[in-house]
Amino acid sequence: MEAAGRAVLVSRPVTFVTGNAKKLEEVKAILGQSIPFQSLKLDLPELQGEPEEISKEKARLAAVQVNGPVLVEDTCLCFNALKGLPGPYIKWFLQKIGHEGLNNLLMAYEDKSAYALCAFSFALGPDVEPITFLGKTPGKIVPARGPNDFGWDPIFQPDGYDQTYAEMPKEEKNKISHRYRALAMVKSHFAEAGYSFSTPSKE
Ligand SMILES: O=c1[nH]cnc2c1ncn2[C@@H]1O[C@H](COP(=O)(O)OP(=O)(O)O)[C@@H](O)[C@H]1O
Ligand SMILES: [Mg+2]
Repeated sequence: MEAAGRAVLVSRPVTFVTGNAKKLEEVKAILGQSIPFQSLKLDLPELQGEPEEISKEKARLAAVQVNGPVLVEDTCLCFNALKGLPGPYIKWFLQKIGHEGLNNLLMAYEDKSAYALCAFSFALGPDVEPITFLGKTPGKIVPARGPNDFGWDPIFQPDGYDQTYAEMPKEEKNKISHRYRALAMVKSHFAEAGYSFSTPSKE
């Protein structure tokens, strides 16, 4: 990591808060060794509202619980015909109505375009204001294709591809995904801030 400007000593690895094994797998693959982190499942309340505010508030709560540096992540799937909904509520929509129901929501509209949005927020500790990084990948909603092992991957086809996220090789998804794009900004932030960690990650 190159340190431009003042180096900030961080007393321990960043705690990435998630209970979602698939997210963790992707974050590990994308970050590699670039940021020392460990993962922790915490049940935090999620506010309603705009993705950036939901994410920041989650980071504040997590930093208090962990009492140290935290990274939190939230994912939205936004349909343009529905002015960005289901957005942050995609988890509940997916759970209740599934891939078919999500396709049906767009039946009344010609516009099937959508975007995947990933919000990461990083807080150095409980008394530090979180910083948010947003990554967005445009695409469209299609009838499910491909393995059904991660959320709405089978119904999201990114622009410029014939395959859905689910049909793409993992390495390919991780080069263009909403999560990759947000993490690229997290990585640059870490490089620019020149954080230095006093303990190595056990990962
Ligand atoms: O990259 C992705 N592809 C497909 N589904 C995803 C992706 N990222 C998150 N999801 C799903 O979208 C929803 C997002 O909700 P949230 O970000 O709160 O997830 P979590 O609470 O499981 O961590 C969840 O159902 C999650 O499984
Ligand atoms: Mg969540």
